[in-house]
Amino acid sequence: MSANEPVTVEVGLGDRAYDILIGPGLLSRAGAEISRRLPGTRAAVITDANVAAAHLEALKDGLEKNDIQPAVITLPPGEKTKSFAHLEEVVDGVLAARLERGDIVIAFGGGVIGDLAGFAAGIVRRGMNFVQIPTSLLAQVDSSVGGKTGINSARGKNLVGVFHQPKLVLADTEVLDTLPIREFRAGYAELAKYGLIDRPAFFAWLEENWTQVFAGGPERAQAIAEACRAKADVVARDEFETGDRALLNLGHTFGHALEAATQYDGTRLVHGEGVAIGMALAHRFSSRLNLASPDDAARVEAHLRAVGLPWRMADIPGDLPDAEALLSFIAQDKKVSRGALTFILTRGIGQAFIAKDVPASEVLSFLKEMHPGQQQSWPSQQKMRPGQQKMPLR
Ligand SMILES: NC(=O)c1ccc[n+]([C@@H]2O[C@H](COP(=O)([O-])OP(=O)(O)OC[C@H]3O[C@@H](n4cnc5c(N)ncnc54)[C@H](O)[C@@H]3O)[C@@H](O)[C@H]2O)c1
Ligand SMILES: O=C(O)C(=O)C[C@@H](O)[C@H](O)[C@H](O)COP(=O)(O)O
Ligand SMILES: [Zn+2]
Repeated sequence: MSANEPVTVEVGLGDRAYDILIGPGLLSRAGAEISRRLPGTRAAVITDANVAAAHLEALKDGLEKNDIQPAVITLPPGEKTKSFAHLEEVVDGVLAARLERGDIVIAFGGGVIGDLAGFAAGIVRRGMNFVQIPTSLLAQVDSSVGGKTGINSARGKNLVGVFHQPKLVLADTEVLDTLPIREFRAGYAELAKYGLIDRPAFFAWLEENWTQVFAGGPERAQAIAEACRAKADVVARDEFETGDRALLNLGHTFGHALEAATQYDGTRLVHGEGVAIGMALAHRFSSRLNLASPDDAARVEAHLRAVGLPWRMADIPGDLPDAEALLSFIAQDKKVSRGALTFILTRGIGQAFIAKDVPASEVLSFLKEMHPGQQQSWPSQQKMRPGQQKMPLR
């Protein structure tokens, strides 16, 4: 296989199985790859202004080679675009182009565009064909795979949406060359997440090789493929998050609350940064509960700090709402069941697990201790013996 041949990872969902192609030059092959799987279809490309400026012409050329002349809908960049107003704009644009149910909505951008366009594809004409062409690191390692789509509410992240799988994912690694470094780092947090969930050797490899991943050598494509394989495995066995898939939420219970608490203001916090802080908090919380060693929490914090990611609430510019307000965002999390909080906690690096019925009082004490404006000591820590579990976890 030549260095330019894409790596293929399959998401094994039976008659809805699809390929993720990862490698350079895929924009120019987009028309061929799409036509092979969905012949004779028309398309709408949903993108944002940054991605359009850097890469839309290349994608259009790649599509036109196979006679696909797409309608193009270009939206403002940023998390606030995952809104009802922009959903309506996309739905209206797709209908105005008179696309049929069998035609294709193509998401061409980062996770914001993927989630929004995927949601539109899931509801227009009760479900159109959908193709993901992810352009951020975060979208290539995570959001373009697995079919979670949706928009945000002022009450919380991703609270409105549907599961709608793509027919194909084309991750052109060359487009990452124009991604701003802050966004690359944010995507790196989701990449490291796959090591922290259940691939300790991958996390150790990232600790050794992260500079090459940032520099864009073969390690970058290797890391993207590893994350896609990890995500594809989980999605194939638990598409609708009735069990294991919740592990992919490591760092998100805290992270999503911080994103909502900062009103999705990307100048303060973007999703991957929220996940970085959330993963550090999840490890620290696990150590506070005597589930994991404090050395593991310190190791995670050190790696996030080394790559230049924020890792504690104090790294978010500006004031945060207090711990009680953060807890009320956490109470809106989709993993809440019969009012009880669910967290992804850990027994160590690569040993994440789903903890149900986590007492809100423990979370609140922890948040108060970690909150930059509210610090107080952990109330019951002194009473615990090493190895003693603080609460029964299902
Ligand atoms: N559905 C899922 O499974 C899933 C998984 C993870 C994250 N998400 C969602 O993804 C979103 C975050 O995605 P994101 O980090 O990609 O954010 P994003 O879509 O906002 O993209 C980040 C920024 O980079 C710019 N950009 C993207 N590609 C570029 C390129 N190649 N060159 C130059 N600029 C480029 C965008 O315009 C934007 O300004 C969040 O809304 C999060 O909730 C969803
Ligand atoms: O695909 C999943 O499942 C994930 O949890 C991946 C996450 O990185 C992603 O941010 C997802 O959108 C969060 O899911 P949510 O159900 O908590 O909104
Ligand atoms: Zn995420």
